[in-house]
Amino acid sequence: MPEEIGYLGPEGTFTEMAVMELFPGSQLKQFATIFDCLEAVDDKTVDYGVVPLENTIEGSVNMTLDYLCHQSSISIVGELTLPIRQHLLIHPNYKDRWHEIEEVHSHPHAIAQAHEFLRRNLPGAKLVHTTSTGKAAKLVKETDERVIGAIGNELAATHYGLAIASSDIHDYENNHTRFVVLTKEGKTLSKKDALVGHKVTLQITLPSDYPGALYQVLAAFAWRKLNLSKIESRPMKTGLGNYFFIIDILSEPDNVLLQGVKNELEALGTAVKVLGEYPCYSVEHKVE
Ligand SMILES: O=C(O)C(=O)C[C@]1(C(=O)O)C=C[C@@H](O)C=C1
Repeated sequence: MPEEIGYLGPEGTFTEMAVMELFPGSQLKQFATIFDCLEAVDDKTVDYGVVPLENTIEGSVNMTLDYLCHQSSISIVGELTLPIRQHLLIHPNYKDRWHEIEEVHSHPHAIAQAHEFLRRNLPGAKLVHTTSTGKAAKLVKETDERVIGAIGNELAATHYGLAIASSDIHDYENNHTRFVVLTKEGKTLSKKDALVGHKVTLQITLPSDYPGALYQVLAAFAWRKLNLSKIESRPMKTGLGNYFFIIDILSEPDNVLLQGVKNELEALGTAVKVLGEYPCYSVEHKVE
C-alpha cells in the first residue's frame, strides 16, 4: 500500500505547501485541525503527518508542542522551514473594493502576522479565526453576498480563484514557519535536496524546583560545546509554576556526546524524553 501523508487542510494551506515540497506525488489526506492530524498519526490512520511547529513572528504552535509532550509516542522525523508570504485575498467580484471588507478570516497565526497591516488598512473589519488559512480562503470563495477577505497564500488564491487585493501584508519581512514531519513507527524521511543540518529535540523535566536546577541542565550541554538552537518552557498542566523545557540541539544523528548529556541529566534525577532526531530542510522558493 502506498504511504499516506496527513496534513492540515483543506487545499491551499501553508502546510500543503510544505507537504508538496517534502512528499511530492504522494497520497495525501487532509485534516480540518492540527489536533485531528496529530491523532491520525498517533492511531496510525496515516503513515506521516505534517504540521506547523513554530513561526518567526508568532512563536510556537502550542497545540503541536503540547501534543508531542503530553499525549503521545509519536516522534519528529524531519523539519522543513518555509518562507511565509501572507496576502489579502478577496472574491473576484469585489477585487476593486477591498477597502470595504467587513470581516477578515484566517488562522490566528496569519492574522497576528498581519496585525499592523490590518490596523492601518482595515481598522473597522471584524477579525474571525479559522482552523487554517486555506479554510478562510474557501469561505471567501463561497461568500459572494458580502465583502469579506481572507489572509492566505498564492496557492489558495489560485486554487479557489480569488483575487490578491494586497500582497505581502505580513508585518515583518523575515517571516518563516518550521513544519515538522511526525510518525509513529520508526519511519525515516528520505528527502535528498535542501538539507541544512540535523537537530535533536528533547523534553526535559526537572526533578523539583531548587536553585540552579536549569543551570545544571544547561551546563551539561555547555561544557560539551553542544549548540542549542531553542529553549522553551511549557506548563506541565499540574499546577501554576510547574514547567518542563523543550530544547533543540544542532547535532548530527547518534552524537555520542548527547548520550553523555542524557546520562548526566538522568543521574541528577531529570527526566529526558527524546521527541526526535531528524534532518532539517529549508527552501526559499515558492512551491507553485
Ligand atoms: O493555516 C495554514 O495555512 C497553516 O498551514 C497553519 C499556519 C500556522 O499554524 O502557523 C502555518 C503557517 C503560517 O504561519 C500560518 C498558519
